[in-house]
This record gives sequence, structure tokens and C-alpha cells, in this order.
Amino acid sequence: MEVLETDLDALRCRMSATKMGYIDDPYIQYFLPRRSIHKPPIINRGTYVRTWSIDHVLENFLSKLEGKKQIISLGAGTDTRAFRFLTKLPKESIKFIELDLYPNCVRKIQSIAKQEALQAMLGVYTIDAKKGILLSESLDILPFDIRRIPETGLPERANQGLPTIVLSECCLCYLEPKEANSICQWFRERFSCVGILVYEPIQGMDSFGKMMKSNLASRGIYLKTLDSYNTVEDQEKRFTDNGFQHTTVLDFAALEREWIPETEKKRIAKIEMLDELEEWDLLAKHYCLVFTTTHSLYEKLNLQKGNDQPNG
Ligand SMILES: C[S@@+](CC[C@H](N)C(=O)[O-])C[C@H]1O[C@@H](n2cnc3c(N)ncnc32)[C@H](O)[C@@H]1O
Repeated sequence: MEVLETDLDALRCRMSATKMGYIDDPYIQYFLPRRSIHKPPIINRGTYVRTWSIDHVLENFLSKLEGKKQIISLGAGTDTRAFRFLTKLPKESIKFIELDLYPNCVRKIQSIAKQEALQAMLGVYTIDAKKGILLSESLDILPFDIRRIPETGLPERANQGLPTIVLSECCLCYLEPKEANSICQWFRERFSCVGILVYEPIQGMDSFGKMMKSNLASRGIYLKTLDSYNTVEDQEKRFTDNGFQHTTVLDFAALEREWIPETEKKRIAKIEMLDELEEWDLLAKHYCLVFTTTHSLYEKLNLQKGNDQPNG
């Protein structure tokens, strides 16, 4: 299945951005030993904005709410975020549940099974590498086709009573809009305190967007929701129509401008010269971050009206 390969694309981008110093990720080496990957500066910058902004929303959620919190990652692939966060936070305060298709879970778990440094962070754990299952106090990796969620619910390890952020870092976009929508609706109806954090492409109708779609289509990969949620406004409406009460959507140009601190911008600017600022502007308009919440989570995060940045 071609969609499985998209995880390797994301991993390579993160490796390149890590190697260049945009991202601090000591764990990625365990999942992609080949470090010779180098992506163009605008791709590294995009990977940085993507990683920084998702981390930012999650860190804010984890630090502002008391007690145990849950992050359910749809199509988590070989994301190392759980390990990065577990180095900084008490294990008992956080539960990551990572779902992906069976072959990608097996691949990830095989890497973890070889690395004591990763296992040491999990406390008591069990691994069944053949089944692609890892269970521990703070991280579960489970092979699960997320399209089943509306019918069968989540694997029983998930706890509907915990404040939860559902992360779709480029995953829901591969589903039919109806399927993606039913999943979001399922979470809103079952979880009282929930947010959905989505990173995905937008603006698929212009020439850059068409090129992006046709490059992927040549590999059998289709961004199925893109035409339905083509703009920032469409993305906002998507979640408002779905019954979520508070939605913030920013493209990467806005994220960089409004969220990323000046000190970080200066640091990033020194890493690599961006010869073509116009190219970056174009790319940055084609990706967005959506953060949508129920009223209960919104109140707990204490979002200020008119303040897009979720740390108030
Ligand atoms: C672009 S990758 C993103 C991986 C990771 N979230 C990241 O950003 O690094 C998309 C992931 O979604 C997974 N995926 C696609 N469709 C899925 C489905 N129906 N159920 C579970 N996972 C799925 C793929 O296997 C792949 O690992």
C-alpha cells in the first residue's frame, strides 16, 4: 500500500532538518540510521515550522492541564515525539497512543526492540514485534486502521475520560472526506474534553498545488480531502460544521509570522540561506495547522478570545 511509504518521506524530512540543526531530536537516529539525507532549505524550514508548531500546541496542553493527559496519534508512523516528550515529562502524567497500519507499526517496534535507550524510557513494557504491538504505561503502539474508528471505536487501551488531543500529522488527508469527518465526529461525541490537531496540505487548485497532487499521484498516493478543504476558511468550516466550538487555522506563512518567537526565527535564519524567499512563501501557503477543541478543553487551555496562539 503506497500510503505506508509516506511515513518514510516524513522521516527523511525530519532527519534532514535534525541533521542541519533545525530540530533537536536525539531519537530519530534509531529509526533511520542512514544520515546522509539532505533536503533543500525550504523543505527543512517547512519541517521545522511543522514540528515546532505541533510541539507547541501539545506542550501547552500538557503543561496547562492538571493530572493525566492523553495524546492519540492517528497514523503516527515513526514519529519520535513520544520519546522527545517523555524525556521532559513525568511518565505518569502522559499517555501516548499511536495508531498506524500494521507494517509501519512492525517497523517502528522492531527499531525500538533493538534500542535499550528507547526501552529504558518506557518503564514496564511488553512488545510483540510480530503483531506490531507495544504496550507500556506511557506509550502504546497499536496496528489499527483508523477508518474503523466510527464503527468499532478505539482499541480498548484508549481512555475516553482523559483530556485528549487527537493528532493527525498528515494522516486524515489520505482518507475520503466522509471517512475523515466521521472520525472527527466520533471523537467529539465520545470524549468530553478533546481537541483535534491537524497538519496537512491546502491550496490544491493552483499550479503549485496541482504539481504537489500529481507528484504524489504518480506514486499512487492521493490527498483525498484536499479538494474539499482547500483553504484556511474551508478547514475552519469543516470543524465548525462538525460541532467543534473553537477552531484556529493558520497556514505556515502565518504560523511563522505569528507564532514562532523572534529568537527562534533568528536562529533558523542562520542555519541555511534561503535563496528564493518567494519559493518559501509559496510553499508556506500550501500547508496549514488546524487546532480545534470542544468548549471544555478550550476553557481548560484558557484561550484568550482573539488570541490565536494557544498559550495565551
Ligand atoms: C505522511 S505519514 C505521517 C507519519 C507521521 N504522522 C509524521 O508526520 O511523521 C502518514 C501515515 O499515516 C498512516 N496511515 C494512512 N492511512 C491510515 C489508516 N487508514 N489507518 C492508520 N494509519 C494510516 C500511514 O501508514 C503513514 O504512516
